[in-house]
Amino acid sequence: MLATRALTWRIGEVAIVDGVDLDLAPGEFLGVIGPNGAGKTSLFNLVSGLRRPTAGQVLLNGTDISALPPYRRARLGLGRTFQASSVFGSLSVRENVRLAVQAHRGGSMRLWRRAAADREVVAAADAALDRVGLAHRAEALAGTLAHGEKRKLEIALLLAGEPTVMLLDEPMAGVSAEDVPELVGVIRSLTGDSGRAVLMVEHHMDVILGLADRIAVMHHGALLACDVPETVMANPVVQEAYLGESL
Ligand SMILES: Nc1ncnc2c1ncn2[C@@H]1O[C@H](COP(=O)(O)OP(=O)(O)OP(=O)(O)O)[C@@H](O)[C@H]1O
Repeated sequence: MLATRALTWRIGEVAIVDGVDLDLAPGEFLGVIGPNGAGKTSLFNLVSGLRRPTAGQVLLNGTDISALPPYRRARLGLGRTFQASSVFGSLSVRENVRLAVQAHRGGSMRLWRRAAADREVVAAADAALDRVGLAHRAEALAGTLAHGEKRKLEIALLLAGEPTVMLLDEPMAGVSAEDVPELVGVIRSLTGDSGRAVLMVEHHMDVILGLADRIAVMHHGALLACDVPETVMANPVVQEAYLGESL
């Protein structure tokens, strides 16, 4: 579904991402971990299109998308969580998702089509909010949401684009411990149906272990291991890489 081939991003002589080969199967949940500065975010930026690789490729369903900007990749089904800054705080939660659905579907200028289309857009927005457990907050101003709710809204905005591959960049960031299990449940449900695949960078090991089918470990820009959680955790090379860091 999603693949990287010898994916590399150099700044001068330094390889920030160094020849990474990854494969993500339909319906698969792949977690990316690694010590601070390992290149996880940079890898994400290359996959989503925020950065262009200096060598290697990103493939989506066999098509080389390495040169496409993020919005073209999103249209092909590769969606990345919106950063909090893309949420309009003074609009309601529902309006935010409605705008994302509209942006994804494109508008029809025909008046007779518009009313029906508007109803469909609102229904799609409400369905996305329902999926992430935010339906009861649809009328609230997005700016008033708690951290955990904001993360859910970001996932709903992503769902509005109907992605087949979802990239989640540290979805637990800033979420209080008591809200983590519910958010984990929402994220787990993303791969449950429709063959949608998820690639997630997350610092919390317990979260990754509870969600991922396989775990990719990055170290100094390279892929150290990529396997099922038990095998990765038992790998002495991985344990060595994390020496001095909490696994
Ligand atoms: N634009 C840039 N210019 C120079 N160096 C960069 C740039 N972006 C990233 N780096 C460097 O590349 C390395 C990898 O950074 P990256 O943010 O991808 O790692 P990470 O694994 O996501 O780290 P963390 O877990 O701390 O978020 C770091 O040493 C960082 O300083």
